[in-house]
Amino acid sequence: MSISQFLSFERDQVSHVLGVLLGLGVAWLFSVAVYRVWFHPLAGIPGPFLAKLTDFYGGYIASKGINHYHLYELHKKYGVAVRYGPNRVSFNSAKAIRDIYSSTKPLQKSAGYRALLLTGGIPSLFSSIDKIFHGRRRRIIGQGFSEAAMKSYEPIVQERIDRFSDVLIRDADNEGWGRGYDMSRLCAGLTFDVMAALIFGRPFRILEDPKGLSYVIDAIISAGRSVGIFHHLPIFGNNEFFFRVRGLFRLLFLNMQDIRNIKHFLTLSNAMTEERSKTEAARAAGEDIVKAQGTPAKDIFSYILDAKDPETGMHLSYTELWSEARVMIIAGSDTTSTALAGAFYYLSRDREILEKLRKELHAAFATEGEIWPGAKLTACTYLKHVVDEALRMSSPIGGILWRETQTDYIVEGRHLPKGTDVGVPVYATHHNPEYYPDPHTFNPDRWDESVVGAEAVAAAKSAWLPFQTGARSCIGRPLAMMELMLTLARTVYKYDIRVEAGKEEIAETEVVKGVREFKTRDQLTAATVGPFIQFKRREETVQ
Ligand code: HEM
Repeated sequence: MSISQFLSFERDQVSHVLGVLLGLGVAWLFSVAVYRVWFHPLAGIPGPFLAKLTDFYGGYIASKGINHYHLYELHKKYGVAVRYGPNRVSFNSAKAIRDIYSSTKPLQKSAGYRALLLTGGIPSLFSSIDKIFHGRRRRIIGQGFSEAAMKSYEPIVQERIDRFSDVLIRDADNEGWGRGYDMSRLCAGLTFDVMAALIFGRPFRILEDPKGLSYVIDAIISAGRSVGIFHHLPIFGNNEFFFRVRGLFRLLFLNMQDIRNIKHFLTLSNAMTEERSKTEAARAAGEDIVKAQGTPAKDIFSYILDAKDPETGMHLSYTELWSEARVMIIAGSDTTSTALAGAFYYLSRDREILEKLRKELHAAFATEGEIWPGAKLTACTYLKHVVDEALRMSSPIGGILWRETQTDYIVEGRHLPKGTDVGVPVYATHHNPEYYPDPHTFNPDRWDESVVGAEAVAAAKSAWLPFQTGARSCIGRPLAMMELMLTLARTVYKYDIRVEAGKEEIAETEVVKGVREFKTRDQLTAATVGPFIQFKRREETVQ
């Protein structure tokens, strides 16, 4: 055989082997597809064809930030249960909330959470999957959210709300109307400042200097884009190769400016961490922390630093503590700011509701200075209903929070094998007419038994899920509610509100044709723009 004959024989052999491999690959993919669509234990549950084939369907929808609205449409089409991945089912019902999220049920957070690990891969209260680890962590960190702890945060929160209130009528025109603000941005300034003050011991001061450190907000929002996608791709948590390359995957969703912002945020938080650690060292050495850094002695950081697990007696190490602190800045800031911006959106569009709220507040408080957490504020039930309704309409976490079944398990009468991911899509359930008649209308009265009756309120409560429920529910709920109630009470008490001319539609979406709602981009938490609002001091409050 000549050399050229030999080479051509070799080429034929190689292309033959490649052809066989390709054929086997296609046959394997085909059989996996056939299995997933027709023979899988979840095959009987309806859903989009592509979602049955691959989780990349949900990942792709997540990359567009519309999973929450998409799941709403899918449930309208398919009913209570929708197959949203080869191994994933979404359930739109109050019963499913109890079946899936109650503390005693055999479910844990889905593998997708592992891909969210931040600091050097150390699990945090939020991202941990293991229930024993989580229980220990929660017992320690929970001490930073006790009633006594919340009391000691009040002056810190109030001080930031004072700054927020001052800013609202900055650069007022001849008639007293302040400049128009993008409330998503301004509320984020407030909530990021509050969290920094409670964790690092001093605020970022974004409210005073919006150009200064506001890149922190951009950093968190842009980092959230990939977080939202990972959450829908469990392969990044349960496959070691994908887990290791998740950082590279993240880069696909960031531009150079995003990367610079994230880097600056990490540098800043390291510097603030170091500064705070020095203050703590001074405290340990017996110096007065108030003198050392000019803030009250007890904030979230100091509570958690001192806290011990009552069962094991263990403290958090500094590394663990700072890992938790960073997660809290993220978890506690853009969620609360979305809720606030949403409440301003709905109040600015309904004068009747706004006036009813103002009337309640003026009846309860003689001056703005009297508005402080306590019995009087708690007695403002209409205010509470406004907040609950804003959290229903445009929930800061409006998508689906996946849980994995640890045994074979039944949800809503459907038998699910061990290892199935299940969840309740918050936007869809919050707009399910079974629990919320006329679901796309902002109606605080739906929470008032004297208006709609006890049964209707009980139904509404059974499907209301902004903070989740059970062992993995939001630990920061009392702090978020304090910020929301106080900020809205003080602003509505003191100011008139109007939508900035020509910018009405920027903040809006029409999930249902002809009905406008505050638009959120679902990226696990939410990214929002607007509403654009102006404020004017009311005559009766000018002293
Ligand atoms: C309106 C504001 C807020 C909303 C709507 C909200 C919502 C939620 C939700 C739905 C969860 C469950 C997440 C999951 O299952 O994956 C959660 C968990 C959590 N939230 Fe919030 N949150 C808010 C404010 C805050 C604040 C102010 C803080 C903090 C200081 C905070 C800290 C956390 C933490 C640490 C977790 C993890 C808890 C655990 O797994 O034990 N959140 N939040």
